[in-house]
Amino acid sequence: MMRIAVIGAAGRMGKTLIQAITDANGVELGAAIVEPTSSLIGADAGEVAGVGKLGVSIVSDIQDCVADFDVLIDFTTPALSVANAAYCAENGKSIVIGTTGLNDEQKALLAEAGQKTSVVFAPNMSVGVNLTLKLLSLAAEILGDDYDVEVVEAHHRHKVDSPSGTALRMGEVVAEALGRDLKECAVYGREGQIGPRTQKEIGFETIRAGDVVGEHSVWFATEGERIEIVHKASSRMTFAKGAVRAAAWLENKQAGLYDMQDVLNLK
Ligand SMILES: NC(=O)C1=CN([C@@H]2O[C@H](COP(=O)(O)OP(=O)(O)OC[C@H]3O[C@@H](n4cnc5c(N)ncnc54)[C@H](OP(=O)(O)O)[C@@H]3O)[C@@H](O)[C@H]2O)C=CC1
Ligand SMILES: O=C(O)C1=N[C@H](C(=O)O)C[C@H](O)C1
Repeated sequence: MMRIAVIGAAGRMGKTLIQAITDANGVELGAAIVEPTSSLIGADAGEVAGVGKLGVSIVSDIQDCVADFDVLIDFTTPALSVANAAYCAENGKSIVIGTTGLNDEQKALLAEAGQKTSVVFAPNMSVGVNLTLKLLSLAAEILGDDYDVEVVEAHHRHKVDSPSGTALRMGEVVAEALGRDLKECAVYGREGQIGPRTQKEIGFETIRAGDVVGEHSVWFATEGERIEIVHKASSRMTFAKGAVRAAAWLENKQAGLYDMQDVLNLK
């Protein structure tokens, strides 16, 4: 039985991950970690996640549970995920990271951890979004430069990074299929007297409102028609199931930095 630890166990994704682990075959919750000032330290992780007692007491330091897990699942903050990847690399543990908002330097540190241990890092763990990435690549290849590309995303009011990691990955996939570099052609949140659109820019628009779980829409628009490729998540369970699938997939995997396209065999 593969033992999974969840860090950020009291967070929106943390609680959903514990539910998903409880529902899945072949894996079990080995440990649950919260931040050091949390009032939940010592509480039962299953009770906090709403799935009943699991006999796993919440701790506040990964070192206190290092013997209790094989894979760490981390949906927390960029700095913490990077530190946890380094910790897992030094301690023979695999790690699945869903955290978004990492900068280039932080991503390079994950690649460094991937030289010593197996890491899955993906901005969206749902099967649907990962299929959508394939569809976007195909659409961009067929439609080419004549179609303007815009990425629109909506999330709940608590989300702290923008654009979403998924929107950025969608932009990267489209840019790559069109032979562009997203860093050079991305335009974020237009405002004011900005002039007409340039042909090769890829625009990003962000909505933050209420309890939206996660919606992404990519427009390909030209004179006379518009194609929209849309994904709407209605439950965080879709991300959590994907993360647990990634954790199980890591069993006996060589060191490396993988993503959900690897896990789902979509490459
Ligand atoms: N890849 C994917 O499929 C998905 C990715 N995400 C990403 O996952 C991340 C988390 O999202 P979400 O669950 O909504 O956010 P939350 O804020 O609900 O959860 C983050 C959790 O991390 C905890 N945390 C912060 N610092 C520490 C620490 N030092 N030790 C232990 N725990 C800590 C926070 O605790 P506290 O609140 O006490 O600070 C919080 O409970 C975001 O980057 C989001 O974009 C989200 C959904 C899907
Ligand atoms: O913060 C969230 O909630 C989500 N974040 C991810 C992202 O930034 O792409 C994935 C999902 O859309 C939910």
